[in-house]
Amino acid sequence: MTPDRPAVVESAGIGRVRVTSYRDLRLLVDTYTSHLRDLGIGIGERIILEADVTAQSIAMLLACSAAGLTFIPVSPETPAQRLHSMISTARPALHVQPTDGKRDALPGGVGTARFDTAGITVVERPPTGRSLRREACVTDPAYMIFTSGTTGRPKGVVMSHRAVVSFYRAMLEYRIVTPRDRVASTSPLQFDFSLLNIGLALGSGAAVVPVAQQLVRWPRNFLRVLRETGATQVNGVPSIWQQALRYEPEKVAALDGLRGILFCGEEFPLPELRRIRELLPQVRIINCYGATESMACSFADVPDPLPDDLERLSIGSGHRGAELLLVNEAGHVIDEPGVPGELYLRSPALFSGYWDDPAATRAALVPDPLCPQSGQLVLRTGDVAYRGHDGELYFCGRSDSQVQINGNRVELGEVERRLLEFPGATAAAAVPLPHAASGTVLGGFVVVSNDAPAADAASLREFCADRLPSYMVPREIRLVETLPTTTNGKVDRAALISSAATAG
Ligand SMILES: Nc1ncnc2c1ncn2[C@@H]1O[C@H](COS(=O)(=O)NC(=O)C[C@H](N)c2cccc(Br)c2)[C@@H](O)[C@H]1O
Repeated sequence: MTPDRPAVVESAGIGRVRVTSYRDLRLLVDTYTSHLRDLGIGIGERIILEADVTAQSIAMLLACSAAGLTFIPVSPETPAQRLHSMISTARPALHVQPTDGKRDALPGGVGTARFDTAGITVVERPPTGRSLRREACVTDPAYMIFTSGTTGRPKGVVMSHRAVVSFYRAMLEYRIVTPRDRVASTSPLQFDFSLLNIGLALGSGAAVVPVAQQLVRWPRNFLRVLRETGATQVNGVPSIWQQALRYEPEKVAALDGLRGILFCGEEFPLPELRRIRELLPQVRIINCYGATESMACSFADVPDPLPDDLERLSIGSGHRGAELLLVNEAGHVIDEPGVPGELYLRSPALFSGYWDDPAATRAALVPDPLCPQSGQLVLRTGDVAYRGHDGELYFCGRSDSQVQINGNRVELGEVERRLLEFPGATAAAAVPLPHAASGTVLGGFVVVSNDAPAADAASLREFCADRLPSYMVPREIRLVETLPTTTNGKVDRAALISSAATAG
């Protein structure tokens, strides 16, 4: 791309955008890289990069890689206690935040610095130990992302430069964007989805359009920013569309510059996907599946038109150079269609391991079931899927989303799919609820569109009773305005469970 093409296009208030060209971005990367090198931080040391996605924070993460340092992206909203536990786990040499960053009172032993377009200003010098490393190497950790820790203590997912570049190369073969495109990125920097968007845009000579996550909740502003920045591609988790589709459908339909949507992180509620298809018939929609331990591992075009009887979306069969296997409980590979199994992933883009946690790493990176003798390790995803007659894979849910309700095994995704078939339902979540009398009961939370026919808990229960075995019919059903989301924008099931508990 020519150096004066836009690399980052940011909204700078109503009617104003700030453009950073490839040349300016390169200059900023070089400035930050030389400042990092002057700090004498040894190759392989960790840097906590606390920032939203901006031209400067993108330059900073590129500079960390250029200087052979491992960056750990965290959002400014990260609670102090979680940040401190990450610091005690990862022992970073430096914490950097923008000049106007709010973080203070960091634990001792960590250097602190601030950055802006002029460069990096040191506040507390980092401890300078002599690093015995003399060269950076592609197998070194490029970044570390801490999982949300829904299941236990947060784990540091370590991704090498080689894994990231392998993934980027595979993704770019899908020709998702061209140099004329502008890719809106709606995830926080701490979610690897934002790293996909940065790599997709900059790897294609296109521009990144960072969209602050809290902006997504105000559909008018969200859609205004998309229009004013000229976004042609919008990447985000499914929930970013919920409010816009509900309150501003005509403004969604007016996004006539939009050419593509890519989503990942969880299943897209089919009623909302159909709605997007109605409002934006010209848009290519890609379902991107993967776990942070592999960045992503497959891209599948959503069928156009969406068949009326479609029950699930394909997640493809693994991107070029990677392969998804289905393995049964006995550890044998399944190859007949229609039989669910656990997804295992063979890929050059697998993570190096969980930071300082060899046991968890051994549980995730296991011997290749088809040739354990070879030493090749594959990723156990913990996801359940089956292969269709078309050879593509269909996601069924996480293996830990099969819960026991009064001795019966319930796939929560199955209950959610039925709830979504209720006329006017646009989003749904099924969760196990602790119940004083009967241990665990099933709770259902449903969002219905404004113009839905009279929907209430009783009619929803009746609807489910006609379509599901009795043990799969939610005992408690609540109609809600919206579903709570986690910092990464996924449905926050823990919040639903605690809301039901407090509501009594
Ligand atoms: N497209 C789907 N349909 C359905 N279920 C999905 C999809 N993508 C995930 N998931 C679920 O999310 C789990 C993983 O969660 S995660 O570790 O937080 N990572 C993520 O969500 C995001 C993931 N790293 C990712 C995805 C795409 C690009 C990049 Br770059 C990164 C997977 O194991 C699945 O259970």
